[in-house]
Amino acid sequence: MHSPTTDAAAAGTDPLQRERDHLASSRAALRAMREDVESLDLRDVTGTWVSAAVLHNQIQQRIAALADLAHTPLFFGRLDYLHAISEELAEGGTGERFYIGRRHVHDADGDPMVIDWRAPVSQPFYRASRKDPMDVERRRRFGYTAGELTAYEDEHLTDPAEGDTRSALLAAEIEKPRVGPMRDIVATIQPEQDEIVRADVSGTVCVQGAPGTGKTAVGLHRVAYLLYAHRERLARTGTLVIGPNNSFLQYIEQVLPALGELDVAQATVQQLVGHVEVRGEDPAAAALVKGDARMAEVLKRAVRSGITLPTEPCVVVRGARRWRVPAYELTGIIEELQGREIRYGAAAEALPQRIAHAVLVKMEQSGEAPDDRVQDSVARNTAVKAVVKACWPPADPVKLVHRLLSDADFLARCADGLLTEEEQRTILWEKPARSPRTTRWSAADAVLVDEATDLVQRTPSLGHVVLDEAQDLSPMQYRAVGRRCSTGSATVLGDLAQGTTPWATTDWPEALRHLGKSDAHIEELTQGFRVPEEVIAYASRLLPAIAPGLAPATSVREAPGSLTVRRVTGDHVTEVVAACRAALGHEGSTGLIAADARIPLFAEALAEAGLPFVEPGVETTAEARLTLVPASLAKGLEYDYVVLDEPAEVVAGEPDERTGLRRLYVALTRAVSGLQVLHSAPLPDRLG
Ligand SMILES: Nc1ncnc2c1ncn2[C@@H]1O[C@H](COP(=O)(O)OP(=O)(O)OP(=O)(O)O)[C@@H](O)[C@H]1O
Repeated sequence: MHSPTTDAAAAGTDPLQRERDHLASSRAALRAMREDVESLDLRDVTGTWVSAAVLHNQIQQRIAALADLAHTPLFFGRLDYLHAISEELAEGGTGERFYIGRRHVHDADGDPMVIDWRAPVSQPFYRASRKDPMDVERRRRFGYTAGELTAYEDEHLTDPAEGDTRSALLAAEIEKPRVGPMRDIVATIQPEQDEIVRADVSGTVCVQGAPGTGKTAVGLHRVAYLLYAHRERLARTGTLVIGPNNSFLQYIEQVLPALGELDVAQATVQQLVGHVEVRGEDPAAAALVKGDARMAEVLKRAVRSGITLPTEPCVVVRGARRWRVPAYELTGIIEELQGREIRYGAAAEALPQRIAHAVLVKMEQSGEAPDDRVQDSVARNTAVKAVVKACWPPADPVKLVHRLLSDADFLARCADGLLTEEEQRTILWEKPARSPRTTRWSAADAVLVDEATDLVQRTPSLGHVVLDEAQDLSPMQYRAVGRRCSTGSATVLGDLAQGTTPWATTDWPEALRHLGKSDAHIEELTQGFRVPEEVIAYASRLLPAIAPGLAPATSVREAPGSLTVRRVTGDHVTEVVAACRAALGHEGSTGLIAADARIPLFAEALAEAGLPFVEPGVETTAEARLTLVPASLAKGLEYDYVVLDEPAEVVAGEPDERTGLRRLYVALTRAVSGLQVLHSAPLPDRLG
């Protein structure tokens, strides 16, 4: 690594100084780009006030995207190619040397000074190797201290005399203490991660990866990449990131804006299916059946249960003439619609037109020459409307699900041959509420309502959906997400060993089938960036019990002494609080993870001890650097130092041992620098 020497720097010959000069002029160019946008005069814009408002909004977004963030360096790398690069690969730039950064910056002549990390010309920064230099002679990484460019590091990929060395800057980036919410990894995306980030937009990718292998980071960078590569298409169709709960979404919400992407929506599955207010909870057995894919067929039958075949003809009176469509012909029309895979609502709209068409055929047969307007008017005829109402009545998804779960006969009819009698009893409400409005809907019920809604009216599809912590979804939830990317693609991220729901995924191909993306590529990430070697090795002792097929992750971080497992001899709560106080002596964040039931106990003890703390999802401050984390909310989060309270209680907090051990595995894999496990009760077998 190189550092400045004062004399050379003063003389302007020092390469580092030249890089600093380039940084200074790039920042000035960015400032000029922002000022250009700020000075746009909207009064010149003709058009409606709506388009002016839209434009104003776009300009504000562009200004925000061009902000020069004090602690995010404008570029982090440089590529020197062996041969000149063409304009289309390099954002309009030409030549051999390119600075790689978070956004595109150009000078007053429009020549690029910094190239977006997502441009094709930037790709070798992530992928080039000695084996395949990709025409790159030199790859330079920059080091920053408090926003100042202070070092660089070169690799001469085509120089056979230079050996492989581990990048110190890369190591420093990975070792940086964690403060606040998740940050981007653009400067250090690894080759196997980059392959997923830049995978083609048309295909769905599923990533299985152990804790801390960068699944979430990769998913977020993939959205940023796709928005760059297919901006217009995705701006029209939309993108969405799905996470397990709000605290997780708050933790990741700043990554995309820091990459200049402000328009990506975030939601939990529950928020997506918000047709009814969720106020109730299901016993696990009921939720398991309600989340089973067979329910889709049950609901299809329920939605179509109102269809009846006519016994009377439809007689349309027009002027002096009567046109008669006999019952058998009406039956044929209805059966044909039933046989087609179109939505119930769309079929209801098509039916009057089909009957009208049958009338028109009769008119033509008798020598009349009706036109389209006649067909429309026949379709609106009261006799036709009456047939439609009787034979293909409107379906209300909320009422249908309410009836299905409260009316045993109706359920038996719809579930015949699909659910056993026992399963039917399991999901029937013991005391059904009188109306859908007063029903205490559960999360699984809301998914059923969403499925029924889609059977009636097609759910609009987004362009791309990232589904994080996917392993916890039920088949019916996968279907709900799949509807939202039916004509788009998805990035599915998860870890079979971290599944903590009774319906957790055991097999990715099956999950992808429920999502409607059977042709997805399944990739595996095995290199861990969060958890030190010692800690991941300890946690991995649980793998044979919780996910026998999975190999333990490796770790890029050695950190000897990062794990302490200690049996408490004195007062347990006092010692846990003392361990938190000691952890807070280090730089970075601290998390105290405990079984959900023990959270009130520690909230009180920490307050009494005068240790300020926050809940997960709330940003820590200089005064409150401690987060008190219920084990059920730990998934996806990380802290520099973790104090884990009483593993046996974390396991006991779950309905069965395997789920309990999986919850413990999640809790054991949140620490970046140090994990301290404190127990009074014996440890679970494999950890003792
Ligand atoms: N290439 C990388 N360079 C630097 N840091 C990285 C890299 N990849 C991942 N990380 C960091 O490692 C940590 C773990 O990443 P992330 O949360 O994406 O992992 P995950 O696989 O989603 O974990 P979990 O299964 O626990 O949810 C984060 O701090 C992330 O920024």
